[in-house]
Amino acid sequence: MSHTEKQRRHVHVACAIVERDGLVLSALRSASMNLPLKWEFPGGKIEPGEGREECLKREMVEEMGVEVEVGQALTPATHSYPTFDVTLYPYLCRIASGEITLYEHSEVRWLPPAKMLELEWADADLPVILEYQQLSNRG
Ligand SMILES: Nc1nc2c([nH]c(=O)n2[C@@H]2O[C@H](COP(=O)(O)OP(=O)(O)OP(=O)(O)O)[C@@H](O)[C@H]2O)c(=O)[nH]1
Repeated sequence: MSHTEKQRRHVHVACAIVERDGLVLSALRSASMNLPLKWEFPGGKIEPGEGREECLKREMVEEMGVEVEVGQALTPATHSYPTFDVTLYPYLCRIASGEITLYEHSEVRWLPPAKMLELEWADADLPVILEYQQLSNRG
């Protein structure tokens, strides 16, 4: 296969907008991850045969050691990075049990929705944040 015919990678990622007392969980990718030092919603790639909500529950246990209840889905968002494409499937979530322990991220912050854009987010997340801010404004 020539360089121009090479297939671009398209990853499908379930991500969690975890809410608590009007604040939302923002996670900083560690220096060793792909897209290092960008803020994101916790979550990860959907495995073959796996449902989106199932993926989210698995990733929240693996990345942060918490069980989540998965709620409303927001609009999926597709973005092209220089080397791959991603589609994010965002869901509102609540922590059902466990204390957050960071197994992959370097930091988390609980932020009011209106302050989220003060951080530097992964580019694919911007439409998700804007939709979430509108939703949280409506109360
Ligand atoms: N979890 C998560 N991933 C996101 C978000 N925004 C975004 O662009 N991504 C991208 O979606 C992909 C998620 O993959 P991942 O976290 O399972 O795995 P990774 O690429 O860090 O590592 P890996 O390929 O070694 O498993 C990453 O390339 C990440 O940069 C987001 O808000 N949450």
